[in-house]
Amino acid sequence: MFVQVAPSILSANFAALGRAVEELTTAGADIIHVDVMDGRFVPNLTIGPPVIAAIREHTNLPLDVHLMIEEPSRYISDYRKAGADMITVHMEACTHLHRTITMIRDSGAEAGVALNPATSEETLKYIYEEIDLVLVMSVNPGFGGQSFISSSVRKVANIRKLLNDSGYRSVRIEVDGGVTASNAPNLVTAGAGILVAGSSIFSAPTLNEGIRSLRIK
Ligand SMILES: O=C(CO)[C@@H](O)[C@H](O)COP(=O)(O)O
Ligand SMILES: [Co+2]
Repeated sequence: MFVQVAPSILSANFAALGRAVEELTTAGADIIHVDVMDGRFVPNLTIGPPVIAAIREHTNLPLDVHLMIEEPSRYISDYRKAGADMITVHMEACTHLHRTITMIRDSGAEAGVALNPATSEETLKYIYEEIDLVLVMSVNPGFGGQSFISSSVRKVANIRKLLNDSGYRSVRIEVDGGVTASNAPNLVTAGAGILVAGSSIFSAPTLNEGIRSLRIK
C-alpha cells in the first residue's frame, strides 16, 4: 500500500539542520516535516520562518510545516514566504478555523488541520471541502520521542470513512507522534497516507533503513 514518509527534523541535530535535510532527501524521504512550537500552545519552543527559509535551500522536497502555535493566522504568509508547501494548523488553536485554512490555500500552500488526541473527528465536518489533509496527532503535541496512543488507529479509520462517505477521497490523512515500524502497517491499513516520524527514523542504524521500515510492502 502506498504511503509517504515525512521525517520530522525535531529529532535532527539543530546545529546542522541543512545537512540533516540533505541527508534525509538522499535517504528517500518524500516530505520534510517541520515542527513549529511557540511555548504557549505547547510547552516547548522550536524554530520560525528564518530557519525554515534557511533549510529551504537544502532540499527540493515539500516542506510540511506543522504549526503548534496560538493565532496561526497571523503568520501564514511568513511561513509561506519562507518556503512552506504544506501548512497545518491546530483545530484547538483556531477560533476562526475556516478563515485560517482559506488563508493557507489562498497563499498557494496545501492546507492541513491537526487534531489533538482528545479532539473528536466530528469537528472536521464543515471544513472537508477546504482542506488538503488531516493531521492526526498520535501523541500530545510538544515533544518528540513519546509513546504512540493506540486509539489513534481507530480515529484514522473513522476519519477515512467520514471523508470517503462525504466524497472527499483525495483529502489525505497524516499521522504524527510515536510512529514506528510496528504501528505503521495498522495506520496505513486504517487509511493513513503520510507517516511522520522523528525518533524512529533518527534512531535507526541509517536514515534510509528508518524511512524504509515505515513503508508498507
Ligand atoms: O509534532 C510533533 C510533536 O509535537 C512531532 O512531529 C514529533 O516530532 C514526532 O516525533 P516522534 O514522536 O516521531 O519522535
Ligand atoms: Co509534527
